Amino acid sequence: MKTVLVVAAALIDSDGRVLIAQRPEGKSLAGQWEFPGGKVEAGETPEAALIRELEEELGITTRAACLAPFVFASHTYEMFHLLMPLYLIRRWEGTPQPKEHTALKWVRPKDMRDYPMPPADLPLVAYLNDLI
Ligand SMILES: Nc1nc2c([nH]c(=O)n2[C@H]2C[C@H](O)[C@@H](COP(=O)(O)OP(=O)(O)OP(=O)(O)O)O2)c(=O)[nH]1
Repeated sequence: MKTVLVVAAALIDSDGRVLIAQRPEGKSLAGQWEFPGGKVEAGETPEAALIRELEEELGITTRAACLAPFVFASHTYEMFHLLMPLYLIRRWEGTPQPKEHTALKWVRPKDMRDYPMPPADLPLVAYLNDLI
C-alpha cells in the first residue's frame, strides 16, 4: 500500500483556539473537519508544502521559522496509508478565509469532539488538549 505524506497545521490564536476547516462536497471525507494542509508534492519540503497550502487554502502568509513540529498521524485508510505531521503555528499574516473549504471554525481542543473529524485526526486532538 502507498504511503502518502500530507502536512497539516494547527493555527493557534491568542485565546488558545485552533482553526479547523470543513472539507467540501465531492471530495473524500466530505463534510468532515480537518486541519488545513495537503499533500507534499514531489521535490517539495514539508515546510514549503505547508506554507503553499496555507496560502492557497486560507490566503495567509507564514514562514518556515513559524512552523513548530508537534506530533504526527499514521493511519491506514482503505486506499493508502496516511503519514501526516502536524505543525503548530502561532504567527501568520492575514486573516484566514475559506478559499477551498465549506467553512472555517476556531475551536478549543476540548470542544473538537463536537465536530466530526477524519479518523486519522482523533489522536492529534488528544495531544492538542494536553498542550492547550
Ligand atoms: N489537510 C488535511 N488532510 C487530512 C487530514 N486528515 C486526514 O485524514 N486527511 C487526509 C484527507 C486526504 O485524503 C488527504 C489530504 O489530501 P488533500 O486535501 O491535499 O487532497 P484531496 O482532498 O484532494 O485528496 P483526495 O480527495 O484525493 O483524498 O489527507 C487533516 O487533518 N488535514
